[in-house]
Amino acid sequence: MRVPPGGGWLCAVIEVCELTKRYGGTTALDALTFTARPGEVTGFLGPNGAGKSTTMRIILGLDRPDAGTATVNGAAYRGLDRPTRQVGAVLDASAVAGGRRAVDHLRWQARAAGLPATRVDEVLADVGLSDVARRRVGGFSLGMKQRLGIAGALLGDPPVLLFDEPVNGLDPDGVRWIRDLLRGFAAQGRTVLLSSHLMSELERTADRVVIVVRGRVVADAPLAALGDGLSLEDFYLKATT
Ligand SMILES: Nc1ncnc2c1ncn2[C@@H]1O[C@H](COP(=O)(O)OP(=O)(O)OP(=O)(O)O)[C@@H](O)[C@H]1O
Repeated sequence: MRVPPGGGWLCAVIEVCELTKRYGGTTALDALTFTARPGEVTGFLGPNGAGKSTTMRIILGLDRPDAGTATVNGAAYRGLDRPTRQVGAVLDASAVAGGRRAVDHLRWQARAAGLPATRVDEVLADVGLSDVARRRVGGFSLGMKQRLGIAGALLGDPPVLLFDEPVNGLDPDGVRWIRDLLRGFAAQGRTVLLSSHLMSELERTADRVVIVVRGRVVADAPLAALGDGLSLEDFYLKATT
């Protein structure tokens, strides 16, 4: 993986401010506010339907808020200069065309984003897929698809990375691999936003946790400050009930 470009990553925050989103009569986000900072994995936690994926989609410019802002490095996604160099994401790693070879999938992604094809071999190596690069994605296991999704997110070597439930369905080796990778990203100074339902996994991976219920933040704290003997699960249940 590359060394961070001089200094710029220190400003690479995700700022979500008073974000509100309604779908018909459903309020998915209700003035949601939090910040994800560089050098940290921010765990994004909440019950089903709390608004986590909606928040990520809005940060990535895939959906529009009714009110409030979501910015990366101070700009909304649609206003970012060369956005794939600033933010990468894996929302649903299984949503990839199975007929393509892994290397072709990444070449297509790189071309669409105006990124050099030389990055493809680099990111394949970063995620440990070099040996299967010429295999068709349809034959990939879930863990391999997750790696391929991460490779795509890394093409632009962005300082900000978003992952929506990346370890769901993975075996213990895959879970540990993702954990080490995300910790490594944070150690490099990247900003990592990670949504997960898996409390014990978040406890091992995140530096701080933002808990959202019905589109509102009910807790936002460093894991180290949860309190004596309080597990993340205890903290979560206290915050959400
Ligand atoms: N495109 C949509 N159309 C209508 N309602 C939607 C849409 N997307 C999300 N919602 C609703 O918005 C709310 C928040 O959904 P969202 O998927 O963001 O929650 P989540 O926290 O990611 O849930 P999960 O943990 O189950 O993935 C839910 O009530 C959901 O039904």
